[in-house]
Amino acid sequence: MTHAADTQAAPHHRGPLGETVVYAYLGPEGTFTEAALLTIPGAQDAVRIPAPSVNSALEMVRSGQATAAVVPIENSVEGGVSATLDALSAGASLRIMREILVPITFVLAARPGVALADIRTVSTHTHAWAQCREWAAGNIPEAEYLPASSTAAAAVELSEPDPSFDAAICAPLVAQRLGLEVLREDIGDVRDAVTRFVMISLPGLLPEPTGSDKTTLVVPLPEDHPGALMEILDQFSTRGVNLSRIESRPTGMFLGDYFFSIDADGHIADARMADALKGLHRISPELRFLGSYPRADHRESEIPRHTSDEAFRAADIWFESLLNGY
Ligand SMILES: O=C(O)C(=O)C[C@]1(C(=O)O)C=C[C@@H](O)C=C1
Repeated sequence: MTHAADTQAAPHHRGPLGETVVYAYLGPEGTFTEAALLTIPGAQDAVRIPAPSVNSALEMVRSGQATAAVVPIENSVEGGVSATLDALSAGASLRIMREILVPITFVLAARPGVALADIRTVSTHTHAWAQCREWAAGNIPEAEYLPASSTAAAAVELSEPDPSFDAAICAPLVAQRLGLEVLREDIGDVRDAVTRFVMISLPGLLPEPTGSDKTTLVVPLPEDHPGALMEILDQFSTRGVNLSRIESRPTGMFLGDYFFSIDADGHIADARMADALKGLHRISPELRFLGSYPRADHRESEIPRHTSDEAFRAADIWFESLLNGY
């Protein structure tokens, strides 16, 4: 197992100015988040610091202790990761620079000698539990669930003396690394489950548009009135911008006060997205831009002809000509 400190021996990955690159991630070692981080070019040679929570990983970026953080944001079965959506919507603004998709497979692990019939308590991350709930109801119906800060944190506690539960749901690799016994493999309720992770850094230069990009926004619901959500959605639909995720989250200020977390297809360098953002800003001035970055699946969205960059340019030129008396 690699410890953050072990990586000190390796030649550190350097940033564009020769600085050492430090990544924070939702730890401990062995989380799916670490697997996502290791797919980033250069991350194998960078300093990697496991953080106890999504919030603390992001705070390390805000305080300058880490160059970037990798955190889970969305799962194909369970949807948005609330801890991440909430942490990105408040505090000093951050930017998503990259997304990473990781296929997720879970195992049920126990200490050697423990059988399936002995399991009375099981621990894992809430998102992992939600993805294995049906399997657990059918196979360990008596088992009580105890939440953990990550799948790997549950596995680590199980491998230490006197754990407070009998089994952990975690990644196959971490069970193997810790010498736990895998009682059942592939226990996720949905095959081909995928979790989406994001790499976060301080605001700076945006990734270049690639033609297959995503823009993430936090849009506070402007004062509550009929059609408020429709007004927000209109800004996208009239400009031909497709949304790939929209979720409402409570702001925590008072009951009924919500913000929308939105992923839209395209880059703010695209005229239609720029125009949609300006329209949104008029409706919801506290709108927060979280970044434009390449899509991990490289899927290109269909752009209606009248919302292409050329169509916007032609409209601007025509309008200028009117002002100039033509
Ligand atoms: O606990 C981990 O291993 C994580 O990386 C967190 C997380 C999540 O929050 O979605 C990541 C992937 C799985 O979907 C379950 C848990």
